[in-house]
Amino acid sequence: MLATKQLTFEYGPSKQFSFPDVHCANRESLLILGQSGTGKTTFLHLLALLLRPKSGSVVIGQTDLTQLSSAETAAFRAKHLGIVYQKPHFVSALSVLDNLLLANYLANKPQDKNRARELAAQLGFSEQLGKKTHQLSQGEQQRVSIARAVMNQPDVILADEPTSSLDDENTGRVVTLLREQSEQIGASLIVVTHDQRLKDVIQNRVAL
Ligand SMILES: Nc1ncnc2c1ncn2[C@@H]1O[C@H](COP(=O)(O)OP(=O)(O)OP(=O)(O)O)[C@@H](O)[C@H]1O
Repeated sequence: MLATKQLTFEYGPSKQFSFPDVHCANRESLLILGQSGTGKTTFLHLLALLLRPKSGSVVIGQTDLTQLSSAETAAFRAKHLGIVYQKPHFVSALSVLDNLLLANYLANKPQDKNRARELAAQLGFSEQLGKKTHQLSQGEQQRVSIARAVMNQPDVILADEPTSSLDDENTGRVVTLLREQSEQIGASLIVVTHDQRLKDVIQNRVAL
């Protein structure tokens, strides 16, 4: 479960944001829609406490993230949050498998090769596990990025414009995979996007 209350943020006096309260239960999906520049990425970064709000709270489960120290926030993020970025960021020197295992390492958990292989099979990239990530197509990289986000069975999955550069067919696929994964592990799924196509798939929505 993720809930925010009265979140505000500013990059400076002329760039201030006051965000609507959102609530997303376990196994539910929430779409955050907004045009370019309305603060979608800023909001997502506040939800992940990659940015600190000026005021307000971000509660995940029983924990108010705004009350944690920086070190506690980083540890909480690695264990309880899975983030899918618009453009996947991988460690290029590592194989696909090792990029997945890195999520375990960063969360201070034992490396779970079985889970990595299971996810690769479910998401259809088993053949690519030994390759470097730059050898994969964009769609394959997107699926690896979803797998990496759910490696630690997070409580919340945050996705930033996961479909903006995809055609209709792949958009449908990526959203279905995100929803399937969040349902399987009982996570809340929050997707931030300007992609109006997602309105058909995720009914709960908030506009920025
Ligand atoms: N580091 C920063 N310093 C100052 N202003 C910033 C910074 N990052 C973003 N902004 C501004 O804040 C506003 C919101 O940016 P943000 O990236 O959150 O929007 P967005 O809705 O995700 O946009 P897009 O859909 O184009 O990615 C923009 O006007 C942007 O120029």
